[in-house]
Amino acid sequence: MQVSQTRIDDLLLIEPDVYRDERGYFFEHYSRARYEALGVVAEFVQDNCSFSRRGTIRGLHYQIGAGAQGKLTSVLHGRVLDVAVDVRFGSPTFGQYVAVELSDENHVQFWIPPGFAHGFSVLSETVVFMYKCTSFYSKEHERSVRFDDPDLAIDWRVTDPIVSEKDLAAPYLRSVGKDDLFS
Ligand SMILES: Cc1cn([C@H]2C[C@H](O)[C@@H](COP(=O)(O)OP(=O)(O)O[C@H]3O[C@@H](C)C(=O)[C@@H](O)[C@H]3O)O2)c(=O)[nH]c1=O
Repeated sequence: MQVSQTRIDDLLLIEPDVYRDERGYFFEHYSRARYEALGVVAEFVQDNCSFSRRGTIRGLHYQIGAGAQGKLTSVLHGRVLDVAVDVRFGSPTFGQYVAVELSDENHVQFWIPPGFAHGFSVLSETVVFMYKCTSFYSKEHERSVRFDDPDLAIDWRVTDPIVSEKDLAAPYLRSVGKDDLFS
């Protein structure tokens, strides 16, 4: 099992040990002691699963205040570009992002602590995306940033994306007030 840093210190990539044989493969998707030893110290209270079609973009989403969420993201089937954007007010890397490919071939997981907006694009025909969260879903605390914010300039690697009406109504990061950022 390996953990690697990304260009933003707090964002970690985790590669579980995968045991393959003639039947297929096995790996521990999460094990508290192992993950804590790697630096993912978190109490997960909710697991989410979504299914999406090729070209879908979900995000960018985060929760503020008492609803702040860390997320341990993964792909059970298919391939995505998973993106975390620093929305911590005053952070030296505010507005910067890390993008990583997660798939059912590399089994990589992405640890995104509170303070980052999260989204992903679907690079395969379909995707089953699964993530653990450190806080419950709270509509009241939920905030979003436009996936195609020109200041972020994220290359999602999809054309004509499928995006929810809610996500199309999201603001650009530059117009989000301090109270709606993570602090
Ligand atoms: C996120 C969430 C949504 N819902 C409901 C609200 C709504 O009716 C329906 C679909 O919600 P959304 O359109 O917000 O789903 P989605 O766009 O997939 O939202 C998710 O996007 C990714 C990128 C994240 O990082 C997640 O935290 C979450 O915000 O599911 C819950 O009941 N619990 C949850 O935890």
